Amino acid sequence: MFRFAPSSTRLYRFMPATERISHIHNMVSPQKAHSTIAFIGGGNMAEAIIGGLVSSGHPSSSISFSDLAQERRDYMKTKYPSIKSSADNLDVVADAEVVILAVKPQVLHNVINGIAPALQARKPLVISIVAGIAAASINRWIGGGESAIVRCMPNTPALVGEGAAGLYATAAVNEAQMGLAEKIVNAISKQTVWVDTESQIDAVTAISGSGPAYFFLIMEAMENAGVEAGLSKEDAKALTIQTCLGAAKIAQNSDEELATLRRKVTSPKGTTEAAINAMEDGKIRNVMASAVQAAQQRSRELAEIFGEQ
Ligand SMILES: NC(=O)C1=CN([C@@H]2O[C@H](COP(=O)(O)OP(=O)(O)OC[C@H]3O[C@@H](n4cnc5c(N)ncnc54)[C@H](OP(=O)(O)O)[C@@H]3O)[C@@H](O)[C@H]2O)C=CC1
Ligand SMILES: O=C(O)[C@@H]1CCC=N1
Repeated sequence: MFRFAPSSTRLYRFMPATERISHIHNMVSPQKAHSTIAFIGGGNMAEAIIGGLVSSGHPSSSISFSDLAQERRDYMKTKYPSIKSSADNLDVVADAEVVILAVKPQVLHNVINGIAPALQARKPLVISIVAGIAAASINRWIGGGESAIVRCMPNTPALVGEGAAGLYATAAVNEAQMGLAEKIVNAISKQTVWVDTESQIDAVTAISGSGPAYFFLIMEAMENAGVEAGLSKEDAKALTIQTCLGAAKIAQNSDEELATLRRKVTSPKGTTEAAINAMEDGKIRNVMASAVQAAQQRSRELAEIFGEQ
């Protein structure tokens, strides 16, 4: 049932970014500048996406979210007073053109059961940011034919406008909906990639979805090593963070391979070479490969455990 996106949407995928922006502008809601967007689950990621949308000029009066926790609704209301919020998922789906599923994988089936009749009746674009769960499961739980579903894997740097995200569209998603999904995700993401096969979303999850945690772990280890080498914790942390940021900026602004950039820091028989040799001896590449494979595998397991009910 789920194929690659139709050829027109595939063409769209391969357009250069500048062309796509004007294409999106021309095809998204020609009479209406902003779509009504409902979030199911008002947690960390929903907050990041809402923040990005509001900063990019999307009126908060066109955004709504549901969350069972009163505390969470109160917090979001304080931050975005014009946003509609409810404890009832059906309330926010009622007038939505886009429904963003932003709950944990474990509760997604129940959540969709509760809103399925409304989704069938209104046929909004459904964007799921939930890790693992396949579009086919979401479609089956909604029922009533083929729903337009985009799977999106964002990451927490979205909170500071530095997100990276992967997107996959099912065959029922039309070109305008693809443009709309991309426009929403671009509000929080500086790198948005469309993937052709849904299984690639597991790989995106393992690289950029979970990736921020890998860098936090590396930074944590570097900070601790800096303290052992004689620096204060404060200095070690500050130097580590700025080094990470600086390296990322060089990589972003350069056309060179990452290996070339590494070599440029590594003077023959110098300090970096000694450090890199120690890392290679510690099989750092194998460690990273195992980490990414484990995340990818867990994403597939989440689909099996929580997607087959
Ligand atoms: N965190 C990350 O780095 C990323 C997460 N994701 C995915 O995004 C999704 C959300 O993650 P995240 O924002 O971190 O999680 P959170 O737990 O912060 O947010 C989920 C929210 O949904 C609420 N909720 C639970 N049950 C319901 C329900 N039945 N109806 C409405 N709301 C409900 C939760 O309330 P309560 O806490 O009270 O249960 C919580 O506030 C997950 O599926 C995750 O896989 C994707 C990319 C990155
Ligand atoms: O750890 C998780 O399952 C989610 C998905 C990617 C980042 N956090």
